[in-house]
Amino acid sequence: KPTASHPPALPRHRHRELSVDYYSKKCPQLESLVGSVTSQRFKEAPVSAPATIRLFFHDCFVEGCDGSILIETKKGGKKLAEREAVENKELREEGFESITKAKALVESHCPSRVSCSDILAIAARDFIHLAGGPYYQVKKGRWDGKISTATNVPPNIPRSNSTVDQLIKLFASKGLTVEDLVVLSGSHTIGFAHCKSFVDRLYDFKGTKRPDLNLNTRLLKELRMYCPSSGRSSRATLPLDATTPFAFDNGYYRGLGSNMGLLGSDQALFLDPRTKPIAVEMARDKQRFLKAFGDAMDKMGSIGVKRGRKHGEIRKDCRFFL
Ligand code: HEM
Ligand SMILES: [Ca+2]
Ligand SMILES: [Ca+2]
Repeated sequence: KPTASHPPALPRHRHRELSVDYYSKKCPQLESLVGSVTSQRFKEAPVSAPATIRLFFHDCFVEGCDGSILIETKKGGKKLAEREAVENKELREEGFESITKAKALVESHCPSRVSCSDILAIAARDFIHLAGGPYYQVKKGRWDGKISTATNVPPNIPRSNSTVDQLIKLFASKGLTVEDLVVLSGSHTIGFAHCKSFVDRLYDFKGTKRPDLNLNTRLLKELRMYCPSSGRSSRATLPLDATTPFAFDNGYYRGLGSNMGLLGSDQALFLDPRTKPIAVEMARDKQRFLKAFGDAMDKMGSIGVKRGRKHGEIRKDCRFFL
């Protein structure tokens, strides 16, 4: 029985816990409303899938999954919102548009009842599934945050030249394990990157004036054609998973096995003894990857969740605070 020295084993933040049926009374049609928008958008503009998944990642890692990434800087305002940070400059418009459309439809049925952060979590899951990835239940009950500041972004978003050590530390600071790091990086099985995100590997790796030796020589030749050494400003984008950039499969990990990782941070996962065994396992077993990915997204979607009026709000327009 509970005593002062043995308190009951209740979670300390039960009020912050998310649940699958959170909107069963407040907005029972929520998932089908969001689903109608995501399936439509996937047909019209398939890049909405990688765009929205990355948007969710960049939301959760800065101030938690609270829709802070969706806020627009006020016209003439001095304080820049997260969106304005360099780390967020390449977030595609298609992701923001998908959330704006879904929110508008949800507002017309369930006004002021559903947070933007929950809509983003559902839309990301939908797009993963539409692209061939796992379908997992999304837990809901997030409130939208009241803070969005560009200077909060750099310390919380990993860079394409981050070391495995830095990646492990950053993910650990969000409550994510080494396995979560490797599995969530599997998102790079779809989507594209600009030349500037990997051009150093093509011409001047770590100041050596030589390309990265851990880059497949055939891929290197091809990448150099699209990205000249002055490629920092090029608008060209290349697939993160050279084999199947639109299919949510384990092609990304199989690519790492033949030195085809596009970003330094991707290939590094296959070089470090702490992460390589996990990547090898994901390359070997597609079903295992898909299941692990759904579980890891659930964990990522719970980072820094807010509840209640002190720290949160339910926005009407995801781009502006109430
Ligand atoms: C592990 C550390 C990570 C690093 C260093 C990283 C870095 C990057 C970079 C540099 C790009 C290309 C940006 C550009 O040049 O346009 C990118 C794209 C992308 N990232 Fe990551 N990322 C990481 C983890 C993740 C995670 C955890 C997710 C999601 C759960 C994710 C989802 C995506 C997606 C879907 C794209 C493609 C976006 C598009 O095509 O619009 N990334 N990432
Ligand atoms: Ca956020
Ligand atoms: Ca793929």
